[in-house]
Amino acid sequence: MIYTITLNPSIDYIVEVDELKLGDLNRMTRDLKLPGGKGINVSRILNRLDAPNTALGFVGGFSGQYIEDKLHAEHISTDFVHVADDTRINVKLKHGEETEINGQGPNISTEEADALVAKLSQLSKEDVVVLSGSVPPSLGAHFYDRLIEVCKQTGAEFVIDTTGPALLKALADRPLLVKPNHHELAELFSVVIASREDIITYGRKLLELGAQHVLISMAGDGALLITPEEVYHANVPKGTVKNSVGAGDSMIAGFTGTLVSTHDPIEAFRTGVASGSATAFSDDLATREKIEELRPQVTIVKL
Ligand SMILES: Nc1ncnc2c1ncn2[C@@H]1O[C@H](COP(=O)(O)OP(=O)(O)OP(=O)(O)O)[C@@H](O)[C@H]1O
Ligand SMILES: O=P(O)(O)OC[C@@]1(O)O[C@H](CO)[C@@H](O)[C@@H]1O
Repeated sequence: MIYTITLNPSIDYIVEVDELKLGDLNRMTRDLKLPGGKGINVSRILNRLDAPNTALGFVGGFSGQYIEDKLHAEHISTDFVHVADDTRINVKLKHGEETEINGQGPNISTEEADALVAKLSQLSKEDVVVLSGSVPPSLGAHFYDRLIEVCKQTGAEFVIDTTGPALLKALADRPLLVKPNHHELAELFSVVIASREDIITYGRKLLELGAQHVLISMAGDGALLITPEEVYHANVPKGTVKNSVGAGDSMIAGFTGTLVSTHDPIEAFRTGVASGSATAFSDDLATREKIEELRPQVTIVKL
């Protein structure tokens, strides 16, 4: 079974304005509320791909209840820790470009944090845990370390989607998958990445440091899969970008769900890219139909 962990879920409030006038009254032309947070997005796509999964993490208040209700309406299994503070609301402002304003997240008490750790310690080596997204400040910078330690004790595999020192530190514990985009990869090693060769060089370093599979996403410019044996490039299907929020999460879901069911990294890569693009071409996250439609358009080449 796959378990996603979202330490900092959100209602994503997607707001469209024709023109953004700072310091003035702007009126929305369209708005949309979605259950969000990276692990929750992974759960929603896994569910659409019929990959059994449970969403874990912290939810609180009216906003947390909204998220739980929306997930249950999609028949997604959840086992959240309920916290006293309200779950955050993240604003995604569309005005030609996409501007995001994400909240810090609620206060999480020591008892609430321990309750999540207790749930995680019930898993086994048959399970895969997807750790995604920001950590509410009250949990401290090292909370992922604690969760990874529990995964190690239970034997569960883990996927981690975070950035910076937390990602570098996690590599030694052999994550099943890491998926930085090419900008995050450059920041991780404090380098300027100027070519595909540079991306491969630094992507290979993630393998050397311990990752089992490395995906490097490059938005509309395709993606790379780096395994100990080979490097593969995938094109992205053509389409009109509607909302790229959650494209990376969809890619992780498509890859992880397919890898767990087929053990075939190439097919996992194909589904990952199709899922990411299908979300980029949709208002909400991708539907199963859209992912299936795009899958045949993904061409994978061994470099
Ligand atoms: N403009 C686009 N056209 C087609 N596919 C896209 C586009 N943007 C994203 N995708 C798809 O989504 C995948 C992940 O996108 P991206 O590289 O932007 O990841 P990310 O930075 O983690 O995304 P985000 O943080 O926006 O969720 C890409 O590999 C691709 O399959
Ligand atoms: O603030 P974080 O946890 O880094 O990112 C949260 C978030 O921007 O990521 C998802 C898209 O990937 C959204 O659903 C959500 O609002």
